[in-house]
Amino acid sequence: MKQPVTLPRLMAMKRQGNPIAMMTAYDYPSAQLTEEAGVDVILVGDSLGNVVLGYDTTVPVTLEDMIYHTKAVVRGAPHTMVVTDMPFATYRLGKEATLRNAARIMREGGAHAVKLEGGAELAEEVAVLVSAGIPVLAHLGLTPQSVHQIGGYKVQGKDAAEAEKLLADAKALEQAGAFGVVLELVTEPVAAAVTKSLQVPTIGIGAGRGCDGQVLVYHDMIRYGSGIRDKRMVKAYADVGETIRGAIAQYVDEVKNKQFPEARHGFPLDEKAEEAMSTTLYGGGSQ
Ligand SMILES: Nc1nc(=O)c2c([nH]1)NC[C@@H]1CN(c3ccc(C(=O)N[C@@H](CCC(=O)O)C(=O)O)cc3)CN21
Ligand SMILES: CC(C)C(=O)C(=O)O
Ligand SMILES: [Mg+2]
Repeated sequence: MKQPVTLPRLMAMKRQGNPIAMMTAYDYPSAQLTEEAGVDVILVGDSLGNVVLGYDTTVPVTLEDMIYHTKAVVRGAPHTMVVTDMPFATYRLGKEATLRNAARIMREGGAHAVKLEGGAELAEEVAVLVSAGIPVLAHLGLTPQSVHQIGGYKVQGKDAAEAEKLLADAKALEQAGAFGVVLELVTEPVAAAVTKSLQVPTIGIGAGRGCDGQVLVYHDMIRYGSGIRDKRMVKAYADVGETIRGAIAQYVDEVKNKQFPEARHGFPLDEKAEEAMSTTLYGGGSQ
């Protein structure tokens, strides 16, 4: 049976130039299909707030939401490394609270690691988690939990000052013990420079070709949902939204036209049994 990738294996993949393929998944079937397709690492992203729960941002997502979805993903992908996002404000209330919250994601959810959004200011939080045996994936560049502060989903690393800060943050997080860094919406040359400066792998989303791995949101890459807007950073490999809508429309049509169900979808009685209960069924059998 396939074994989940380990942290040393992810480091080796970087050294050997083997790209890491990561995907989000949020429930049992998405996790099953993701594992079967051969993804290296599954992220239970707080993007579930957008794509599963219908919020505008990831800010309303709770620790309970993340644990609930992580449990389903772990059941669906028992042989894949599962990383779960710590949601908004659950790692900013002091080291004790951070550890308690991350421990719940691991113990109750069954995740193998957690991810948190932020730079050098999180170094102590990261170190506390790592010393407790909780692997931490960092997340730099566009950090959607801060969207109200940033003022939109904007590309990061566009000038020398931003590039210096990204490099310094990435270094500090690696130093603190993070096993990798997600780079979101970072200009390609800056993401490549960060990747070169680290020993741990970078996982890009909208961060160009120079990262050690890539991550995409499940619903984006298969267009699962209504009116999934094609973002520049996304490649849609399928349009399952169209497939699902078409299938359901045909079902509705066939129910209305009495084409579904057919005899073969029901459960007949054998002749003897039907005869024996003819009174019950047909009110006496004859008029
Ligand atoms: N469905 C979905 N996919 C995601 O990748 C995702 C979420 N939701 N929710 C949480 C965050 C938010 N993310 C986002 C949201 C918007 C853009 C966006 O509008 N990108 C523009 C480029 C913006 C620019 O040019 O400055 C694009 O067209 O890609 C990118 C990432 C990534 N995450
Ligand atoms: C976009 C990825 C990196 C993420 O954080 C999420 O899906 O929540
Ligand atoms: Mg996230």
